[in-house]
Amino acid sequence: MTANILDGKSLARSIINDLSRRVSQLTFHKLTPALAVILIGDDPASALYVKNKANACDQCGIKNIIYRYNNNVSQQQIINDIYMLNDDPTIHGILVQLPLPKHIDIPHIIESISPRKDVDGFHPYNVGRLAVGSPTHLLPCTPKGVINLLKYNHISLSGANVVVIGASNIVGKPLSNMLINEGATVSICHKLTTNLSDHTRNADILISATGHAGLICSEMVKRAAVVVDVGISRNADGRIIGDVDYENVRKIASWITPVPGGVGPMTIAMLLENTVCAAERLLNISSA
Ligand SMILES: Nc1nc(=O)c2c([nH]1)NC[C@@H]1CN(c3ccc(C(=O)N[C@@H](CCC(=O)O)C(=O)O)cc3)C=[N+]21
Repeated sequence: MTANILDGKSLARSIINDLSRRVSQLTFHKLTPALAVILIGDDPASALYVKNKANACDQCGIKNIIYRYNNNVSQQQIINDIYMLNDDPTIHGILVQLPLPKHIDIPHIIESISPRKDVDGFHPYNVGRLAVGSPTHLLPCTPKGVINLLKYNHISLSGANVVVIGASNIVGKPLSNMLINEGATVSICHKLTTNLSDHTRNADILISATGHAGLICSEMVKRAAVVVDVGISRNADGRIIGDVDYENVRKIASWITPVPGGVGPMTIAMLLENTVCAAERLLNISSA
């Protein structure tokens, strides 16, 4: 038996295709959805991600503007510029590419973004809406991408035992809340978890988001489990690899995400969807 592939790349392509239609509808109403991306410093990985996001925006007609800053830019400068973007009616989404230089306080920056334009879903207002289960327009992109990828492939979440490894604000915590809202039984493991396999071997759905290459080997996976790999590391020749020992785990699992081509492309598709939703809200034609 080999696992079926959770093909994020092709699902992301079809989502972006559908978004093109919603963007045309908006431009018909003289409203071009626009995403502002703030990129600080010269981290090559960040520059590459930002370029990929810009290309995806171009594919479906979303306007994107990249604001570049030196590594030593002051926190106040960034916050002032975010306030300007908050007040700019032609901008619908604001994304501050993470990570940030050490002298900049991430929570402070995130809280200066208008919750209506917070297309990453990181603002405490949007985090809180998710936590209390209120309808939220702007959910964090990677967790939203994971849920969509599972649902599209008819993997049932209600009553499932889901183990999430990684408790970050970007992936693990919001994803756990979304899974709870879908009726899953959720265990959250992290750096201090003892006997990780005791948890993972019970998982119907195992989701790893640590950035620790090769963390998940086949002995840690229950037969016929669904395995979702959110990890990103680079191997010696610079190619990206996930947390999961793919070649061995695919012999055990029923479904598995490849890296690349799994969760990564879904993250970008969800960012575009959030930007379109933020723009649609101004017209009251939201279909999401
Ligand atoms: N404010 C903020 N929001 C983010 O959403 C955010 C961020 N900062 N900082 C960095 C992480 C990382 N991230 C990825 C997006 C797409 C791929 C992606 O498309 N990956 C491709 C491969 C790309 C490659 O080959 O390098 C794939 O998995 O198939 C990966 C990683 C968004 N992030």
